[in-house]
Amino acid sequence: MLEIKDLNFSYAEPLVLSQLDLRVQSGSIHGILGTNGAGKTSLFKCIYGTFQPDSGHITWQGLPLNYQQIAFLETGNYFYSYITGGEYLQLCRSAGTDFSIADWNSIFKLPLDQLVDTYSTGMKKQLAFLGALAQGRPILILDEPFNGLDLESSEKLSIIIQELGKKNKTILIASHILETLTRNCDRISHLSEGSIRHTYEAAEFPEMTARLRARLQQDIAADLDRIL
Ligand SMILES: Nc1ncnc2c1ncn2[C@@H]1O[C@H](COP(=O)(O)OP(=O)(O)OP(=O)(O)O)[C@@H](O)[C@H]1O
Repeated sequence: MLEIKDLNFSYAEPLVLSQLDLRVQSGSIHGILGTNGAGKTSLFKCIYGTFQPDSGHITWQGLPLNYQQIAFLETGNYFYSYITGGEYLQLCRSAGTDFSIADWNSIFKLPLDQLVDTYSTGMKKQLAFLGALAQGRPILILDEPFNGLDLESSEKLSIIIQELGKKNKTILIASHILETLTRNCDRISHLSEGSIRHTYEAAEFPEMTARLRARLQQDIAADLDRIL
C-alpha cells in the first residue's frame, strides 16, 4: 500500500496541502479529483520527491517511499532537443526490465527514428507515457495523462491502464474529466481545500457523479437565468 499521513506542503503561506491522508491499495487504479488549483500536481510532486513536504509521512509497503519506486508522467513533456523517440525510450528503459520498445510501439506506432522536436503534442504525450512504462517501476503516477490525446489514443491509453492495474501496477491518476476517472479507476479521492475530503468506491461513482452535476447546475442556474 502507498500511504500518506498528515502531509503538509506550502510554496509560501497558506498551505496548499494540509494534514492530507491518503491510502492507495497496491495493484489498484486510484483517481484524484479536484478543481483547478486544488493541489493535485503539488501532491504528486511531494510523493515523487520533486518537492519536500513541510511535514508528513509517505510510505510504500510500510517503508519510507523512494522515488525509484515511481514513474511519474508529468503534465508538461520535457525532452532533450536533438533526441529521437527511440533514443528517449532507450534512456528511460531501466536495466533488468523486460520492456520491449518495438512491442510497445506496435500499439502507438510512433515514428521512433524521428527527432522528438518533430512530434505533435499528442505524440509527445504518448512517448512520455511509454517512457514512464519503460522505467519498469511498481508505482505509476499519471498527471492528466489524457490531455492532448485524440479519441483513438485515449482509448488505447485507457485499455493499457486497465491492463496494467490487472498486472498489479499501482496507478495514481489526476484528471479534470470525471468520466476519465470513473471509467478507469477502482477508487476516486476528492481533493479539496488541501486535503482528501472523501474516497469513493466504484459502486458509489454514479451517485457521486449525479451529486456533483446537480450541485454545479444549481450553482450556475441563477447566473444563467440572468444572462440568457
Ligand atoms: N511553483 C509554484 N509556486 C507558487 N504557488 C504554486 C506553484 N505551483 C502551484 N502553486 C499554487 O499551488 C496551488 C495548487 O496548485 P497545483 O498545480 O498543485 O493544483 P492542481 O490541482 O494540479 O491544478 P490544475 O488542475 O489546474 O492543474 C495553486 O493555488 C497554485 O496557484
